[in-house]
Amino acid sequence: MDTNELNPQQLQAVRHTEGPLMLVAGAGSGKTRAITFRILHMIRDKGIAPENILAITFTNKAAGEMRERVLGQMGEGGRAPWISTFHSLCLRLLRQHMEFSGYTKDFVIYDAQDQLSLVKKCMKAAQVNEEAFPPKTILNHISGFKNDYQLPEHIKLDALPYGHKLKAAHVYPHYQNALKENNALDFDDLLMMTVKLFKTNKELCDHYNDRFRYILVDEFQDTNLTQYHLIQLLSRAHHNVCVVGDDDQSIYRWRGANLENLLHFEKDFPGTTVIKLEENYRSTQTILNAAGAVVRQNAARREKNLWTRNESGEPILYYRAEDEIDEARAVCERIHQWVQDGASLNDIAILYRTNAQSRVLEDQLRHLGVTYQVIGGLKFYERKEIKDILSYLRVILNPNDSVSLKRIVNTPVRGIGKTSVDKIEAFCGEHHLNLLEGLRRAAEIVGAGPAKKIAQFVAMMDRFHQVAEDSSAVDLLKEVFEKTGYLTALQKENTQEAKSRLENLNELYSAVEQFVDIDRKGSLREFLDTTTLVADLDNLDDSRGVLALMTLHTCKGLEFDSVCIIGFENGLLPHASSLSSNDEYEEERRLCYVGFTRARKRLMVSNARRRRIYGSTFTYQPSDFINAIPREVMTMESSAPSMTASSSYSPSYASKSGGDEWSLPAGAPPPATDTGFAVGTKVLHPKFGSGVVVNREGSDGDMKVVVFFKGAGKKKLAVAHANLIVV
Ligand SMILES: Nc1ncnc2c1ncn2[C@@H]1O[C@H](COP(=O)(O)OP(=O)(O)OP(=O)(O)O)[C@@H](O)[C@H]1O
Ligand SMILES: [Mg+2]
Repeated sequence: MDTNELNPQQLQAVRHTEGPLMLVAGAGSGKTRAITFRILHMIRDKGIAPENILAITFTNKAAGEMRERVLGQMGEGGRAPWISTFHSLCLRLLRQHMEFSGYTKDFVIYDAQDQLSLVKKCMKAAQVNEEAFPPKTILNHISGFKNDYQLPEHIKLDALPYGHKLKAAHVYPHYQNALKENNALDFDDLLMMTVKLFKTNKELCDHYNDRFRYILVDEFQDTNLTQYHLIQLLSRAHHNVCVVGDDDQSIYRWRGANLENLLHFEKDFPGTTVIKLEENYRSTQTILNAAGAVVRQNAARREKNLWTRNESGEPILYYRAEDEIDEARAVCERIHQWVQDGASLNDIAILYRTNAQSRVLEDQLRHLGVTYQVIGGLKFYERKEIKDILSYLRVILNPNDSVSLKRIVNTPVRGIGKTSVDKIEAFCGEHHLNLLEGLRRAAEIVGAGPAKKIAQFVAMMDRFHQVAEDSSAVDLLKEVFEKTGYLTALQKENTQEAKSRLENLNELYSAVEQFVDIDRKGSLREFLDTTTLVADLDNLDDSRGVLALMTLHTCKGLEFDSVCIIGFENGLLPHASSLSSNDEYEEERRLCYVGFTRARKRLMVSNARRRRIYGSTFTYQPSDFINAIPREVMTMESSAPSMTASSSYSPSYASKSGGDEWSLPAGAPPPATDTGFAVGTKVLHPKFGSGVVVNREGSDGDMKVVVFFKGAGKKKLAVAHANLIVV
């Protein structure tokens, strides 16, 4: 290891291998680098066996990079330690030790779609009305329980007030039972079940304590309570835990991340050494000033002094667009210009708050012929045709998986109607059978016509099962493609969409082929595991020379020379859903901080005066976050005021700098317009509580506003009668 590559604080962290260690530091200060070197130091200089080291990263991509880096430095024959995400770690552990709790090793992992169909069924059983309590909300609460390590038996129903959470608590035990009947786990279960396993099986826990003597966790600020328990359980014998994080970058509270873990660590791990890193190696001083100015407005944070030796660099470019098309055009033109000046597309990213914002950008990029890649959105393995085929594979492997079975029993269409399936499901409920067992007894339950078709389907599934036993995953996939009639059905359709589905299935075929090729032992089950753990970022291919588009949540831990962030409007960033909660509003600031600090050299921010969302046009105020940026580090450009949404092309940078919108002092709230209740205005309603105006129509006495209330959703109100208070 070349110690010149580390500063004294990083070196201290690297050399401190025994006992608990916490590295808290701002963005780009070399935290990830420090833990990578720490692993190397332990193996090469201290002679610690790689098997005794466990490193946890936030994404599979980050894990892959860390592993490459470590192996690259170790030379021939070097063995890598376990470096993985929490989810991959838990999956691996559960596959080895799951049988004790009534599951078999072939359990499947349910994704969001599968969970939704299962929870709907359970809501019926628990008599919770879907209209009043949306299944997705119920699932969110169940996920919340799991992230807080609350098993169904831990929940005290009397302690919960009436509402969604209470209803979710009613559904939760049904849902867990149903998962078990299907021999399935959901994503959060991977963590919760592992913790449960270690809590109930001391011997096993001791075994892994002995094995993982050194534990390192990157992005610790975004761990949830269950993950925290897991770290505690695995380190109780030796206490050699090194956690690395930045409280300003905690952006997954909505998924159960618990910033408190950073605060509790010192208490729970007595004798913790705390090291701070203050030098930023990534960004220009200008970018750091802007990022700091935004996040410093948060009340709940530790003050940090982040500085850099890097030059002050280019000012931040703020583009105020007429509408979202003009905004996309300006951003894409600027990127085009950077590339012409010698920048590589690989080193540029466009970030946004919500996935839906990518569409307009994509249109522009295609128009300009720029190659780009959208990270996230609908993932490959979530596409309909892929899920259909994977569902076949899952059922072949795990006949208890009734959710997948129900999906494919009549896909492609083979004359097995919903009524028949409903009858069989009811029969299964009475006789405690899984759906496949029920289908086998179809002749007792439904008429002769459907029974015959069902018998053919069951016979086909049995044959597949045999193929799976006798041949490779590739052969099995071929059989499924052909014998189910799936390919033929798509070929007959002969539409553009069907063609693209066929291409995707080809891609799936290659994926299985590659998998079997790389990992000769690779079984079907392992392939299915990899498909469930694919995260958004895993598809980002740095080597291809493409521009990356992704949400602010996805960009964590990455860096690019140039970054453009669009949609800086109150209601979008900060997002409308955060405006009535201080905690959530602060999280939006951190999201902005994470976005800014991805940039090494150049940062462009933009917003639009008008924006079409769900078919209606909204007018927006510039984001409070833009107002927080010191004016001296920013230059503003703006579209020609006369330009309209439908106007043909006119130069985007028509009017430069100094417009009326510049009259605000830094940090001041956006101006109230003369008519009041502009979009983005925060209001209070006597019944619905706090909310934010998302649309306005009419004027004076007839004015109506659409307000998004955190608790009550969207409401259209007549201003004259609604008793709204501007806050
Ligand atoms: N001591 C150092 N000398 C030179 N460059 C460094 C040093 N430490 C880190 N860097 C570089 O600074 C950049 C940021 O480092 P790194 O990604 O480790 O920071 P981080 O604190 O993990 O950032 P984030 O908070 O975004 O996760 C990287 O390009 C890294 O190679
Ligand atoms: Mg990092």
